[in-house]
Amino acid sequence: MNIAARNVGETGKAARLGFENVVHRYGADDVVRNVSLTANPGEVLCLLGPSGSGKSTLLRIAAGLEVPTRGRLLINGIEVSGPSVFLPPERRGVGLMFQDFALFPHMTVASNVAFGLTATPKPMRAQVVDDALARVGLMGYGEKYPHMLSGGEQQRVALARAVAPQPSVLLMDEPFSGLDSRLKDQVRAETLAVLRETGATVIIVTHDPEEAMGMADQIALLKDGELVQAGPPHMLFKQPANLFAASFFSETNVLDVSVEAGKVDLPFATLTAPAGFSDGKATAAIRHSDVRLRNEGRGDAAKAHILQRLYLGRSEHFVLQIDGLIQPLHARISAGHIAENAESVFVEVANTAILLFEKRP
Ligand SMILES: Nc1ncnc2c1ncn2[C@@H]1O[C@H](COP(=O)(O)OP(=O)(O)OP(=O)(O)O)[C@@H](O)[C@H]1O
Repeated sequence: MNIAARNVGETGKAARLGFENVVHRYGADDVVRNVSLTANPGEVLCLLGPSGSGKSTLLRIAAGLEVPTRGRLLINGIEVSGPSVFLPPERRGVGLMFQDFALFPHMTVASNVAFGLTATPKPMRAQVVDDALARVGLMGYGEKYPHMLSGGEQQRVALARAVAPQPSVLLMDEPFSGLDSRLKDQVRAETLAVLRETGATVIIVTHDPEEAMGMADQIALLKDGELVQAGPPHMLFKQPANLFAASFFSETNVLDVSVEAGKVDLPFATLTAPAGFSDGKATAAIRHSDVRLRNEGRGDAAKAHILQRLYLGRSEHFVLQIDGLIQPLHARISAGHIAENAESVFVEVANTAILLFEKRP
């Protein structure tokens, strides 16, 4: 098949995009290390990870702005980047949206949106632009210039421009990071609705775990260029592959524990280690928000001395000292449950909220 002759991603039809053993090197540094990952048709895949974990590099490889050092990129099963193939960005049927929106300041909103419509016959372009603007709630904004719009409106113009050509894959690099935090939630929800309506496969780069949780069908968690874990948000939250994944999504207590005869004794719980878990030193991870506090003790509750208590409006943060636990335990609970003058509390943690990891030598 002569793939250079046409787009591999068909206009208006969601594509499958696969990274296969992708390695990317800048100078002597491997910044993407053997990543294999698939974005399924119509799914929102979030590439999540701390700064420098290789998210943007993967997105740029998908876009065709970067050639991988090793491995292959497939769109609908067709190799578009690999040892002997490189299909330029314009032939991949992918759309791009960057964090700074990259609108042309000297062009009207309508001209900005029309910019990517080179494949649309000229007489149809005005209608496509109008439809795209209507879709993002900016009907009648066509003759304005970007500087006349708010940050949220500029983001919507950028979104309209990205979806207007009906890409089969839409690639978005930190699309909300330029927005005021008060605006973010609303713009995210609106964007997600537009993305669902277009039905395209979407890959979003973000370093914000909550953003990924709220938007993704699949999250790919990256660290130092490696894929740590990929799966639906609930899976990454409930069954994190390692301690990094466990603590990436929320503030977590990391406790040194020991496993003896397959059991771990904590002051507030006795755990059975999973099958195949070795005896010896291990790590227990407990999210701050999974620690329950009461004024009165009951059942397995352990008494704790309050070392520190911070009011945070709707919630309160406690730092607690518990007999039998070397490290202090942190708890985040909704405000108003613990007596104002309390010096001690009772701690409960459900066994299912305690994640156990073997210590790597
Ligand atoms: N053009 C380049 N030349 C050399 N090194 C680069 C280049 N682009 C990125 N890097 C390095 O590659 C690594 C991965 O960068 P990348 O931008 O992919 O990470 P990221 O996870 O998107 O980070 P951020 O969230 O900070 O954007 C970083 O260490 C970065 O410094």
